[in-house]
Amino acid sequence: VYFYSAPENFNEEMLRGKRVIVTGASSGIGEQMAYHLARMGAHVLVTARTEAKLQKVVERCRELGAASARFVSGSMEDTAFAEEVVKEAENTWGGLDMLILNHIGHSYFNYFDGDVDHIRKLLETNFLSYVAMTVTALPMLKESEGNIVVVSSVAGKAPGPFAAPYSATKFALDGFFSSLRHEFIIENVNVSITLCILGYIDTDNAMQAVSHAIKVAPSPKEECALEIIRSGALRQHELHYPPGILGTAGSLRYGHKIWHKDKLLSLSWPQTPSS
Ligand SMILES: NC(=O)C1=CN([C@@H]2O[C@H](COP(=O)(O)OP(=O)(O)OC[C@H]3O[C@@H](n4cnc5c(N)ncnc54)[C@H](OP(=O)(O)O)[C@@H]3O)[C@@H](O)[C@H]2O)C=CC1
Ligand SMILES: C[C@H](CCC(=O)O)[C@H]1CC[C@H]2[C@@H]3C(=O)C[C@@H]4C[C@H](O)CC[C@]4(C)[C@H]3CC[C@]12C
Repeated sequence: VYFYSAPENFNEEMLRGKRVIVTGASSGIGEQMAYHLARMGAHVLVTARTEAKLQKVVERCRELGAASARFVSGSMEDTAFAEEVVKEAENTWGGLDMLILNHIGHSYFNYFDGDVDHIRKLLETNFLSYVAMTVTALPMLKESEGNIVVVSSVAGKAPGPFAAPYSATKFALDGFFSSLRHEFIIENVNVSITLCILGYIDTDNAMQAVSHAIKVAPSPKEECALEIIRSGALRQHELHYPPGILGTAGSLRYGHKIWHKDKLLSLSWPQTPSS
């Protein structure tokens, strides 16, 4: 039973004056989320490692009409930095309405190479920093009855080949945040948790990594970013974007078509009529 009422319809006014942190906002989907939020009149705090890119994002956010825009640069490999970003929001705004956890560390798209240290580092960046930011932000989010938005992937729901370390970190997010959501409901904590299950999106980094192997057209990052904000504001438990990306049995819609070294691999995902 949903103990609190979630709004039924999205209206961009919902974000006006809201205090929002967006991680991984120097490029890709995170950057687009910052621009949408700015246009909607939110206060935005963006973070990533590359200061020069963040500076530009902040300038564009101001042009688009953000209530305020600032950045903190650093690496989420270090959980102390993750906590510092939330403290910055507290010191600047005295509270927080929405925490959008979106960044990912670099990984590879290929057979698992046996590197355990890479998985440890990726877990620090893609998973533990999300937990650390949530823990630090929770008192403020309880106060504002705010939103936690966790950006994940179909690779965090339906594993395919060539993304074992990345997929592991995304499954960890589902396990942790979906469990935490149950606890919030039991304890009447009115903080929503939205897990975003994304298919292939046309960001520069993703296309560079997989366009040789995946021939389906990626979905647009601008629309994806808006859908993430919308589902967070509507306090939805999960977003699946593009719509229907996971079939009824949790299978991928078109992920079975993956090329490797000029060969089309035949994978064991259930086939769809269109395949
Ligand atoms: N694009 C896609 O096809 C899909 C994306 N997703 C998910 O969407 C989200 C965004 O993906 P996308 O926009 O493609 O990613 P990008 O690679 O475009 O952006 C990643 C962001 O994370 C930042 N980042 C990288 N390493 C670190 C680090 N160590 N510490 C802090 N920040 C870091 C990058 O900035 P900098 O280098 O400056 O630090 C950048 O701002 C991710 O959670 C991803 O898993 C899910 C499914 C598909
Ligand atoms: C193979 C998947 C396509 C299945 C579908 O039906 O859409 C891709 C969907 C999500 C992709 C991965 C992802 O989550 C982003 C990572 C980002 C990195 O920058 C590059 C590789 C990714 C592991 C990427 C690989 C393809 C997908 C799993």
